[in-house]
Amino acid sequence: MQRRGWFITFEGIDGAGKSSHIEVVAEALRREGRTVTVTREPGGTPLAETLRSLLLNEAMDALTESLVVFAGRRDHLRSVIAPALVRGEVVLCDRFTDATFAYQGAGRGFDRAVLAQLERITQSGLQEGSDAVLHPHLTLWFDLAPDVAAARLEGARAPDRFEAQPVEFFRRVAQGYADRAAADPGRFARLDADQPREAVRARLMDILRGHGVLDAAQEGA
Ligand SMILES: Nc1ncnc2c1ncn2[C@@H]1O[C@H](COP(=O)(O)OP(=O)(O)O)[C@@H](O)[C@H]1O
Ligand SMILES: Cc1cn([C@H]2C[C@H](O)[C@@H](COP(=O)(O)OP(=O)(O)O)O2)c(=O)[nH]c1=O
Repeated sequence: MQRRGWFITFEGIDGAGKSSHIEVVAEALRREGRTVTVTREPGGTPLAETLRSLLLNEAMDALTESLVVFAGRRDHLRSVIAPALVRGEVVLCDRFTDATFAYQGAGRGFDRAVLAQLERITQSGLQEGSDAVLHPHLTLWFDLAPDVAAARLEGARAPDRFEAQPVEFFRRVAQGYADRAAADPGRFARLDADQPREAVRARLMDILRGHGVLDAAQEGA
């Protein structure tokens, strides 16, 4: 895919604080005149949102989970993400394929080589005449100890099928994210999420300025 827009993903275990910051980033970009699409996975299209509610509520094995998330992802990429990037927009996506490696791969123990094949198939063939695999340009990784995340979520919202997992599951998921970050350090930017919201936000803005997503001249955005 020809690089015109920015594809930025937000990742981390449940309760790490990703969702709290996406709109803040979107607003900062809009103030600079960028057109921003805020979306999420699982979900982002009517079909993928239907698959999301199945994934979060129905018991299924790890292969079925993986196929469901990649099926939704394919629809999301074709209908929303790839067209927005071709228009030169910024796409902010709450979770993407790193979550599949972390949750289905590390958390549920599913074969990561199979996930890598599904990733390649699902994320290519998005532009006629090109077999390029589309990956996020930047991944903001909210890194938080699983016990701190669990304490934040306690009583905050009704847990879904994943949030109801024991803290050991989230230790594996957190390690899954650390492995993905180590394998692709140029794409991942780590944030220490065990900080007050304002400190996390300031670090987020620094990263975005450092990568040229936000205008470096606009301090205090
Ligand atoms: N820096 C922070 N310090 C303390 N609590 C936070 C912080 N960021 C978010 N929270 C709270 O933690 C909970 C999970 O945050 P959320 O943004 O929904 O996380 P995620 O999207 O990563 O699951 C929410 O109740 C939110 O208000
Ligand atoms: C994208 C993705 C999410 N998930 C899980 C992680 C989350 O527990 C759940 C929903 O993600 P999320 O939208 O972050 O949940 P919430 O809105 O409750 O914060 O789906 C996977 O297991 N695999 C995936 O590929």
